[in-house]
Amino acid sequence: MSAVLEIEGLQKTYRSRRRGTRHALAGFDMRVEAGQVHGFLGPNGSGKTTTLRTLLGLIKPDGGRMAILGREVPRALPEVAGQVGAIVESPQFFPHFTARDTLDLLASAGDVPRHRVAEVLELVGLRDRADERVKTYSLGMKQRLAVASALLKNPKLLILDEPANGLDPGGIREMRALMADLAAAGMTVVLSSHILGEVQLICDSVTIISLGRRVATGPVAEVLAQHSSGTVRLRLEAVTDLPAAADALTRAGVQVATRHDDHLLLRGVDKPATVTRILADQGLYLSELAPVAVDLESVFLELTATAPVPGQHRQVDESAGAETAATAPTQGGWGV
Ligand SMILES: Nc1ncnc2c1ncn2[C@@H]1O[C@H](COP(=O)(O)OP(=O)(O)OP(=O)(O)O)[C@@H](O)[C@H]1O
Repeated sequence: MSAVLEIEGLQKTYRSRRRGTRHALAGFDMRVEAGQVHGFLGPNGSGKTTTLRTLLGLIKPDGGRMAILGREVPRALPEVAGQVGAIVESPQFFPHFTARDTLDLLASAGDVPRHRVAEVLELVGLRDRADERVKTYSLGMKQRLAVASALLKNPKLLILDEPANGLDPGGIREMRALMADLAAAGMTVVLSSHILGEVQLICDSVTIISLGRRVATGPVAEVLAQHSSGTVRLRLEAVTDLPAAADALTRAGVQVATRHDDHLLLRGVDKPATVTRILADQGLYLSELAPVAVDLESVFLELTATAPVPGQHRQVDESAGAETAATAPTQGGWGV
């Protein structure tokens, strides 16, 4: 597969007299293959917006390299800009314009053929409301219009910062369907989001950033598998044997996390054969020993050390990289 987006060792430090020095990106890496819907995840203040703005030439990096569609940027930005659609900050639209007027204006400013306006209105599901004024639109409709404006150029790479922000569940589902359609049509989509359940459903692959560094990347299923917490579900042929199984496992040092009517949840099991042997020694027979799927949210919380801690409020920038998780502060709560 070829990379549509490559970032290596990206560095960005903000310096201001008032706020001092901030290392927003500390050698950040990211790679997105063609045709993927790629989730870009990180806690508040971890460097997502800085990365996207740097990529689009809006911020000058202090080091590292970036390439879009195989061309080094920012040097080749003028050549690749026509193939990149991006919504990095909430776009402002004229409230008295209709969606069609808005897109017509953008199309003529960007040398885009007029017929493309009807196509993108159809694509984002705004066709039937295209002639109403933007000021009458819901947040979800404004988001669609923003996506439509980014699609006008029929880009090869679409970058969306928080596209599902503020959408209701129906709106999120429609956004998900739209992303899938775009990917099926061959477009590569990078989307940053805080809605991890959605990312897990929408995205093929992810990059997780914490404190300006990549802490995980890969296909969603692989990232989930790599960070499986070693939690397994155990069922026995006879449910009446569960208490005896729980006792035997506990005596043998296996952590029985929770006991349920028809199964046990065990934690920290790295060798399932150990469990099988302990139970067989007691004459107890398994009917199921299956890893319990971890979700992206728990992987994110583990890697960025941002899991809530009762009574504490996590402050912005206090996420921890995987390699520093043991020493970095692990304040809880969802700050900002
Ligand atoms: N113009 C700026 N001047 C100084 N510091 C900045 C500036 N922009 C961002 N930062 C700092 O750089 C770090 C990364 O910020 P950035 O906005 O890239 O994070 P983010 O992951 O997009 O966060 P959020 O999810 O809250 O939008 C933060 O510490 C932030 O305070």
